[in-house]
Amino acid sequence: MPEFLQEVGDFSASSISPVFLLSILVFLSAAYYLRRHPKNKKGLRLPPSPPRLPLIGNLHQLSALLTAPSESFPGNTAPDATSPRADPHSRGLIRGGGAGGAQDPGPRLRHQALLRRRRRPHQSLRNVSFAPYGEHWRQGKKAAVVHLLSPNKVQSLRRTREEERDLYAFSNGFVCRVVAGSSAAREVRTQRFREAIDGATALLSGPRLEELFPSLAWVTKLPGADSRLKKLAKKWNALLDEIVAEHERRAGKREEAEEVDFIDLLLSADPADLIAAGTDTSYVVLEWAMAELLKNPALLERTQREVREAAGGKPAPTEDDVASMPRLRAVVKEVLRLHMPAPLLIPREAMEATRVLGYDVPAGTRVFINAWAMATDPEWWEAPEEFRPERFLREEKAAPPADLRGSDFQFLPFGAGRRMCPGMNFALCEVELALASLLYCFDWSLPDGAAPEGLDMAESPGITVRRKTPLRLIAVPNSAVLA
Ligand code: HEM
Repeated sequence: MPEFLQEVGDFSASSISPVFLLSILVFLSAAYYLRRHPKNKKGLRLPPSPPRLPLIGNLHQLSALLTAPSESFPGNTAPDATSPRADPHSRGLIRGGGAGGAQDPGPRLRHQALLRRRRRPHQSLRNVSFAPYGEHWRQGKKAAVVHLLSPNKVQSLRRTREEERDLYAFSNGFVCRVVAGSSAAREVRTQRFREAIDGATALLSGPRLEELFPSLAWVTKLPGADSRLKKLAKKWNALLDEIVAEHERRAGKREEAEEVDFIDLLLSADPADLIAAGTDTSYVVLEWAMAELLKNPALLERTQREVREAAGGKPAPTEDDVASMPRLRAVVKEVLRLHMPAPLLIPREAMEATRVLGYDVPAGTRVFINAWAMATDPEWWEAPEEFRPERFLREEKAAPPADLRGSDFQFLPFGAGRRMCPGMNFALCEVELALASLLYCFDWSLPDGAAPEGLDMAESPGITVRRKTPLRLIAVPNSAVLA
């Protein structure tokens, strides 16, 4: 044994006492545990977060969220620890300042976070989707559900749906028409609505500075800081004022058979919310469905055959025909799973302090529910990254079809609980009919003879996840029906 070691002590194996060994083991386990489950200054055990740097914490990871939220939220091609698509099990917590934001790390966290703490954090927004829990939200949602989105009302709108067909124009035209009347769906207005919706989507995508760093809230109050919001509000107000004025002019002169729309029922309500909530989401589903089908010619052929057989001979499919198109409906479900339009749902806020999976979630924490992670969790889904509509067909025994109505937490494209999407029935009828019509009336191919496998499937993240590059397709009328 070298001399210098002997000076410190004899560490040969025979001289180490079991008590000493045990103490080291206990110390190392405690250090490991505390590193994985750290307690903050208030003694709270917060959920795990991506690695933090001294002094600046997670600020360096947040810069992308604040400057280009649409690129740093879901769908990163190079996922990092803050991306909901990084790894279904290790999605972390983003701790900025103040309460910060917690991201649901997976299906196990769901109950408490999703169902019990349900206030939305956008205190300044007064529409249904972002309104905080309370009387204003309750009235708005009740009005939408009773007058527009109940199963009976959705059924009664089938003629209107069958009259309005064509991707974005379809979802926007249809929603505008039932919410605000047929004049709102005129082509020029559709374009103006699209601009207003795009503006709102950009503004609402990603977190806001004051929510991540409450101590910096004063920055947002500086003159000019909300100029984008003001411009957008002006656009919406101009559009809605015109529509409301038309309704007021028409009031009393209505023919009995004339369509009664949502504004007729609720002149005082805010239809902008429903038009925005109902247009982008449905359009995104249709665009992804067409992209996935074009990428997989065998699936396109099978689905198209089913649609054409079910609606055989008619000028266009009806909703009764769609009921006998299980494959087409499975395609829509699979799009809702793999290309979930709102992968983080709409953020919630913990109304009171709570504990989830052994972690403390302080009151006021902004919680993102990572529904996309649950829908692609290999624990629940076989080959989750593959587009396989068959998984929703009855004959596939391996994976029993998950219900999308908010009770199966591995599949929540419309959310769950009290703040669940009230437009689900409306959207499913609309999207299935539009997709069936596209496949029935046209033959589809990629431009310039492009290879299907080369079709770009990159996403452009935001509050709704659209395609990064718009889908360009060649449509040839189906001679059998359009002759
Ligand atoms: C495929 C189409 C659609 C999808 C995927 C979708 C998805 C969602 C999701 C994920 C939420 C948040 C739920 C939560 O946080 O738990 C939501 C909320 C909402 N959606 Fe939809 N939606 C669609 C179509 C529609 C349509 C057509 C309408 C109305 C015409 C609509 C109106 C609303 C409203 C008003 C809310 C807010 C509900 C609340 O906060 O209480 N949605 N939607």
